[in-house]
Amino acid sequence: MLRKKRLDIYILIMKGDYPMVRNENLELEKEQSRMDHVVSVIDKEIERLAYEYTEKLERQKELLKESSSIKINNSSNEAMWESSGELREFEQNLVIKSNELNQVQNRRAVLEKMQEDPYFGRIDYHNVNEKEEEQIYVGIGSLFDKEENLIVDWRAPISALYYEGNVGDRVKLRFGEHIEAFEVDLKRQFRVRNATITGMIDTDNVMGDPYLLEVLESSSSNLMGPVIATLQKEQNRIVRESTSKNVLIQGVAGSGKTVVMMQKIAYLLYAYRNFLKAEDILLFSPNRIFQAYISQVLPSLGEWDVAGNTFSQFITRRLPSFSLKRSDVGAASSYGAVKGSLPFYDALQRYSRLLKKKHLKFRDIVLHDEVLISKEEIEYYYETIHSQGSLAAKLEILRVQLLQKLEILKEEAVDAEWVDEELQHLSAASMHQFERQTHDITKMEGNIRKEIVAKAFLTVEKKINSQSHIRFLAQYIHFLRVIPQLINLEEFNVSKDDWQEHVKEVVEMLKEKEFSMEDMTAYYALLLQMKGIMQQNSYQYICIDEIQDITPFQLKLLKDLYPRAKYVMAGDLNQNIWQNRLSNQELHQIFKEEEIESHLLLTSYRSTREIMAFADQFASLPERTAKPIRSREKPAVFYANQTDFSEKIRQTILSRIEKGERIAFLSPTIKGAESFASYLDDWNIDYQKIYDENDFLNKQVILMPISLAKGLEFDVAIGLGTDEILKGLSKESYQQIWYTIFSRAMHQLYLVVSNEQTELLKGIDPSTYLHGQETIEVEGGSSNLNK
Ligand SMILES: Nc1ncnc2c1ncn2[C@@H]1O[C@H](COP(=O)(O)OP(=O)(O)OP(=O)(O)O)[C@@H](O)[C@H]1O
Repeated sequence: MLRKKRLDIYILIMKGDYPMVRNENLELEKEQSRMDHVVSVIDKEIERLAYEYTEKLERQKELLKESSSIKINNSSNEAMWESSGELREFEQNLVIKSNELNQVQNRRAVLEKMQEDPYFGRIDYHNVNEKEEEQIYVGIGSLFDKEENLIVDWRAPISALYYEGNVGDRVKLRFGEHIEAFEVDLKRQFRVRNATITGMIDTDNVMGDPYLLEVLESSSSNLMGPVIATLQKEQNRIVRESTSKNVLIQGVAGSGKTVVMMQKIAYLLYAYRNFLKAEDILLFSPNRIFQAYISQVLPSLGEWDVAGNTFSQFITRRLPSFSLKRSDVGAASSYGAVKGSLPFYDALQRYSRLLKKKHLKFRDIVLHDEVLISKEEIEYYYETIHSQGSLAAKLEILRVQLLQKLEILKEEAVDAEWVDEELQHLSAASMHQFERQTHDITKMEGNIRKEIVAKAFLTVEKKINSQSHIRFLAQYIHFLRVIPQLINLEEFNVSKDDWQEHVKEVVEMLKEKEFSMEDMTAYYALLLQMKGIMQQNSYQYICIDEIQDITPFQLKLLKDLYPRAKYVMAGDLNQNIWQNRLSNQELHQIFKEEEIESHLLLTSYRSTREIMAFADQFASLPERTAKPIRSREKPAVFYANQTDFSEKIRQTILSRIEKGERIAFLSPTIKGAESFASYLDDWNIDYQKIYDENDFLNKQVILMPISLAKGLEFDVAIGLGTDEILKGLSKESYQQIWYTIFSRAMHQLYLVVSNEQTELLKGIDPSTYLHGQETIEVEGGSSNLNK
């Protein structure tokens, strides 16, 4: 492993109120030599695990070989029973062994991270009743050397002292049933690179602030980093404490909602490790770009196996034969609002109940182009079933009845002409097979006929089992058509005629097997009603980031599918860029009387005071004004109608590129982004267009719509708000869209508008921004942290 030479060690000298480490050099030497020792223990442990892994792998291979030699013995019932039991045991053994292999790999991965950065903090403390001083070092995983506890996992109960306690404070911690009080005597933070301490500070009362500012001042990256070392008290509490089954983490943009949610997942996996596994957690994020962005966070916290999902992945995986038509924010329609709403979900339930009586759409059951059971006949069977159960239960009875009917038809079919025909074309080999069974010609022909019929009817049987006698798509279209009788469309500002026109468009899309996200979700929900909703216990936790991006319909569907799971949700209703997505009231409606523990984070860690002061004027909830902790330059507005516009903005961007900053041109819509692309082409800037969530950010300069930049951050964000771009946008969507765009900027925000009369800046305090064309020098580097 690469180790840095001791020469470049330095102690972080903090100005102002932050106490330095006393006897720096001596202390530093001691700490470094401890760290060297710890790393040597880690090295040895990695070696040991590598050996253990190879051994386990070999054993696994042997087991696999052995299992292939086990055959089911069907000589007698007992023998068959015994041999299949043996096989099952083998399979279970294999699963256990491969889980063990995974655990070894995961532990190795944690240790490899710890080789570079073994721990980030030290706490000296004493139990108030005992006075004897103890010491812990806190890192992403625990490490023991014989009996000695070298590193304590940041999630261990005692590690809460690092986040909760200031020197001299009494901190009460809960250990299972009992509570103990501790006093913190020393809190030391380390900055470590390649196992070398490059900075060290003893913090007195302002936990982590010097490090925090240093971390926040650094440049952004394509991947989100972990923040365990600087997690703040208010964040730590949400991570560790939940008295309620469901948790809602709300907060201003950049307040660490995602960070806290990820940290909470890692914490839960640690705290409940005997009951909770990574596969018990279903994690949703708004799009795949965001998913890629946060993909490193859990591994950096010591957890590897939690898989992320977007809601569209969740649905499309369940309906693989359809494709999803993505929509632009600008195209967000009132129809989408109807279909994403709770009244629509409710309408679907009522419609399903109605289907128990009538309107079910059946198709003929056919064999060789001949109708075996006509749709009228199926309808008749359906009507004569008197079931008290659900729609799905009634359809299940129908399925069984159709199979029974099929049996009768099978018997009748034995003498059918098509069977005569197939009989004549039977191969000699098949004939011989039948001959072996019996020499009685009549019996043999009977057997052959039965076999031919059984084979032909097998496909029909399969179709009945998969309920393809029901025209599910036609049923969905019918549901859409009767919506005006089930919902008051006026509440959504949609006329009945417009709705029916819209249904025609859906029919056209369906001819191409294409669905909008809302339709696909509703179609899936209808299928569940018809096939049985199958409540699932497969997940213990459902974690949803950017909850405001999910529709009430989608959340209700999840809640009905996983009613017993605990929900951890993070989001910001101010960033609801898709109109008519989830509101607080709807959230509570969905969870009914279930308690939701709600948290509100107001400190903004991402953006500067100046950026948030500007952005907050676009937000709809003034009582939730952000409290940023850093200062830099004010946002600057560029006017596209001015002659020097192009040159000035180009110079500005180029100089920021030179500094290595990540820059995003953000438009409300894809169309808007595309309309700006020609400028970037003219300026000869090397940039990447991101119009699809399957793309990944891999350039320094990005052009993208805000829907795909949800949750992301950039050193510099440039909001694109020319009149042409504003044209397609509804006024109601303004607030959230612009707030979200502006709050993507960490250090500097620019805005491009058509001219000084722009609609966008009406009512915005002019002292909160500069005129871009007048700010020729790009300030960038100067930061006055402690303003
Ligand atoms: N305690 C902390 N220490 C260091 N950095 C932090 C801390 N909390 C948050 N951050 C940083 O602040 C930025 C914003 O965090 P995050 O993305 O979690 O916020 P958010 O509230 O989810 O934002 P959005 O509302 O835009 O989705 C990230 O760069 C994150 O690493």
